Amino acid sequence: WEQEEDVLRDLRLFLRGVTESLMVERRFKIFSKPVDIEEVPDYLMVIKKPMDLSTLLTNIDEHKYTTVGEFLEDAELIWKNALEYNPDSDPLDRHIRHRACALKDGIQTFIRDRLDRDFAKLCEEIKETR
Ligand SMILES: O=C(C1CCC1)N1C[C@@H]2C[C@H]3C[C@@H](O)[C@@H](O)[C@]2(C1)O3
Repeated sequence: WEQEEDVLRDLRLFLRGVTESLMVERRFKIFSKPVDIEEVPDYLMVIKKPMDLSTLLTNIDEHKYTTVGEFLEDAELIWKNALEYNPDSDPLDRHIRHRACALKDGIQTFIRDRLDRDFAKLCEEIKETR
């Protein structure tokens, strides 16, 4: 029914809000575009499912997410991939891992502070009927 489409439109607005609030932060610039496979030829041998903030936005606009949980599964790939591909003790890897952890914290804080639990539940219920 139309009200369901209104709820899912609000979900997309919320998810765009999370994603854009992260994209504007300079420290998260390294997460804003896909890793360049020309620059990193072995990346896809290590990382099964690449993800980045611009791809999250595209997915939102393509109505890929019906719940916050589905969005988080992809969002978490961004920082988990960064931790997995950059595990070494050299300063660059440590810098990337520090920012990956800051990204994880930023996503969790935004959602904890701004997501209404009842709204989230409503999205879950719509997902079950589809
Ligand atoms: O994992 C990443 C991104 C950082 C968060 C996502 N990359 C893999 C490469 C290793 C490191 C140095 C450069 O070679 C640069 O290409 C990358 C990009 O950073």
